[in-house]
Amino acid sequence: MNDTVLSVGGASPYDVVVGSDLAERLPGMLGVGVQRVAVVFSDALGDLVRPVLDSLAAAYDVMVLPIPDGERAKGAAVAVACWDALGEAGFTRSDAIVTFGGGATTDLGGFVAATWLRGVRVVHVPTTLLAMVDAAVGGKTGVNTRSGKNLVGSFHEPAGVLCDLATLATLPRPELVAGLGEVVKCGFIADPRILELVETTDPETLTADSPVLRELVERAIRVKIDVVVADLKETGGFGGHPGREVLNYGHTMAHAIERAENYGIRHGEAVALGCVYVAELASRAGTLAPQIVARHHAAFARVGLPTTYDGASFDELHAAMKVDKKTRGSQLRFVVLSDLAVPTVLAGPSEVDLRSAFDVLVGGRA
Ligand SMILES: NC(=O)c1ccc[n+]([C@@H]2O[C@H](COP(=O)([O-])OP(=O)(O)OC[C@H]3O[C@@H](n4cnc5c(N)ncnc54)[C@H](O)[C@@H]3O)[C@@H](O)[C@H]2O)c1
Ligand SMILES: O=C(O)C(=O)C[C@@H](O)[C@H](O)[C@H](O)COP(=O)(O)O
Ligand SMILES: [Zn+2]
Repeated sequence: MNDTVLSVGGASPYDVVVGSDLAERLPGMLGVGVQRVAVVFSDALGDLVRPVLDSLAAAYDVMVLPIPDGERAKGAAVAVACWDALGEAGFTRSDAIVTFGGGATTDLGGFVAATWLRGVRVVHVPTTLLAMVDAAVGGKTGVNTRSGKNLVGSFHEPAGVLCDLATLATLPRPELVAGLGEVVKCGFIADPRILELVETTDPETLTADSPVLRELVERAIRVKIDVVVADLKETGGFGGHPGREVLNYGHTMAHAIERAENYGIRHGEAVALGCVYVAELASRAGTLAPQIVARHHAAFARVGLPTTYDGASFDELHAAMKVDKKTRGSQLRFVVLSDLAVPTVLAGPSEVDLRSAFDVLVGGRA
């Protein structure tokens, strides 16, 4: 099947290519003048990185920057180790970084690219569903700190993104399902056709070679592109739309749960819980109709994601939510829906509503 090229406009335009066997496109995306390329990837991926290294070796001096797997990559110490390696190699502003892996790798590698010499070119080659539809696109990069998730970072747009669907063939099923969390999120905030596809497709058939999965990937990427082109740096929306904050739907609670679980829960799983939570919260605040709240529970559960949570206490999560980037002063702010694909911001919900929505998350829907 042909590759799909989705263009991201703005001051630094780039392409997101969706297809198969895309490694040969890398040199074209890196552009002219690059001599050295540092490839940031998790050791756990083993030989999967080989086609990327081979494609680069023909044209550049290639150095490898192996990093810890998963969320362990997203720490300041890993960034420091990468900066040291780049320094020792004499990496200059005409050199470039390629990231290969899931969202943790693209976030860390993107952050290193954003900060080394105040910014060098980066191309992302996401290898999880979640990184293809979300993390690799839009330029958000960052690391976690002891206080919470993604608290240090930068906006640094890639020079290109290669979503090679063939790489999903080796992705463990729970990781693919976690990626569907962000896809379903996009269905609720902007593209209800995504929900229809999810609701009418046997989730077991959503495999690397599935045309429906490909359509879901392309639709979710389009949602993200439309948002980041309008509000790259999350400075705000207009006409009542929350701007880029809309992509944070469900993330206030999701990030609190991830931190409380010491990152032992996948991001996409936490996003499913966070979206269910915020739908329940919106219903208590009077913005969302019960049938759309019910649709949240059903859609995430249908693809195999959790919709109930029995872990940290409300008080612990409430404290963690306060460091969310949408918070202003002591006021929590949530992206909520008033209808399908009609997002708005709910500022300062009552503690009664916050607790009562949490009770549903713990106890399940009656
Ligand atoms: N910057 C953004 O806009 C943005 C958006 C969404 C999520 N994120 C971040 O992304 C991270 C989550 O990303 P993720 O879900 O991709 O998890 P991940 O990066 O932790 O990867 C999950 C696991 O999949 C393995 N893996 C990756 N590709 C594989 C493949 N093709 N075959 C076999 N195994 C493979 C990895 O080694 C890892 O163990 C979180 O840190 C989240 O905060 C960032
Ligand atoms: O791209 C965005 O903007 C998002 O909010 C996408 C989220 O899915 C993603 O998890 C992001 O990393 C969260 O950003 P943060 O600003 O809350 O750290
Ligand atoms: Zn997310």
